[in-house]
Amino acid sequence: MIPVVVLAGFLGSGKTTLLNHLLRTSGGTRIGVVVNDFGRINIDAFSVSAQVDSMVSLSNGCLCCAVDGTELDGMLTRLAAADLDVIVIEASGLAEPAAMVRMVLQAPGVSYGGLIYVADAVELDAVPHLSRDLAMADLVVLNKVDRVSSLPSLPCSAPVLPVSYGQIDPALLFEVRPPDLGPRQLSFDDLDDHSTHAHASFDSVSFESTDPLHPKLFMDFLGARPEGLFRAKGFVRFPLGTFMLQTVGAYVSFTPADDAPTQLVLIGAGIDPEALTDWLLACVTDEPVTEQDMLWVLRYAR
Ligand SMILES: Nc1nc2c(ncn2[C@@H]2O[C@H](COP(=O)(O)OP(=O)(O)OP(=O)(O)O)[C@@H](O)[C@H]2O)c(=O)[nH]1
Repeated sequence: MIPVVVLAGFLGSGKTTLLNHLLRTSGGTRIGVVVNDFGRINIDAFSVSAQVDSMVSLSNGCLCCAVDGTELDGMLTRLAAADLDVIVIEASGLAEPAAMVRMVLQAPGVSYGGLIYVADAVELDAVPHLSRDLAMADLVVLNKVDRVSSLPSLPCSAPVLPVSYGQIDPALLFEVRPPDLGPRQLSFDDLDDHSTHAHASFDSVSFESTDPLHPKLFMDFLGARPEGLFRAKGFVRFPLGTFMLQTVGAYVSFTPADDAPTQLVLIGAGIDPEALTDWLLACVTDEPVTEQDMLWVLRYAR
């Protein structure tokens, strides 16, 4: 299943800037991009290797297509069949973000990768339905912080990542493959530790346990949306079965898996690693668990 990330935000907030940044910094990750028109994507920077009607194949392995709202469904199906790692839809001018999320949730062959809302730190007051838009977001990118002297506070429960020029770390949104270096030699730049670069930082916590977790306690943990948590992924062993877990914001998906210890990675901005670990440790149980208890998990099984 290819994750689909929806990028929304008010006019001029910096969505295209963020998209270009993702295309530039995602190593060997093959990204499918859906936009209104190509003119907005800095295609020249990626040397175009092929073009088929409204689709452009970029030499870094990415595909870029331009659609209007009515074509979106078909293009998503087409991209899902291509050999991609992630699809990013820039919402401006296309369907309403909420309608787009519904479309993604229903489309075959793709999984929901989150609604990322880009907010302009300078122009917050100009956004007509800011709190409504923020309430839908799984992650808020507070952009253009280079232009403000203090960070505005946003009325939302989603994690907020203050950045300039959309420079978020792509690993926050999707799995990043190492660059495909081909036959050439490594350069010093390749050896550079990119974690120290200008990307806005995010935190991740790993958790492992061979003892099973209590389904109800674990679902309480996910349901509480611990502060700053954006994604969780990995395997969770319950007394009555092991599942692969993917969460983005409030979206939760469990897929039955072979028996394995619990191995989770939690990703977010401004999370409290110690508190999250303690919370997960408190979910480890030796109490008997009934099939009834497992229903808390099975309702999210796919
Ligand atoms: N100073 C500053 N300018 C920025 C930043 N991010 C983007 N910009 C500029 O803001 C303008 C709008 O950025 P875009 O990325 O085109 O915004 P957008 O949301 O895609 O715009 P629309 O699709 O028209 O809604 C451009 O001139 C960018 O160079 C930032 O962090 N700081």
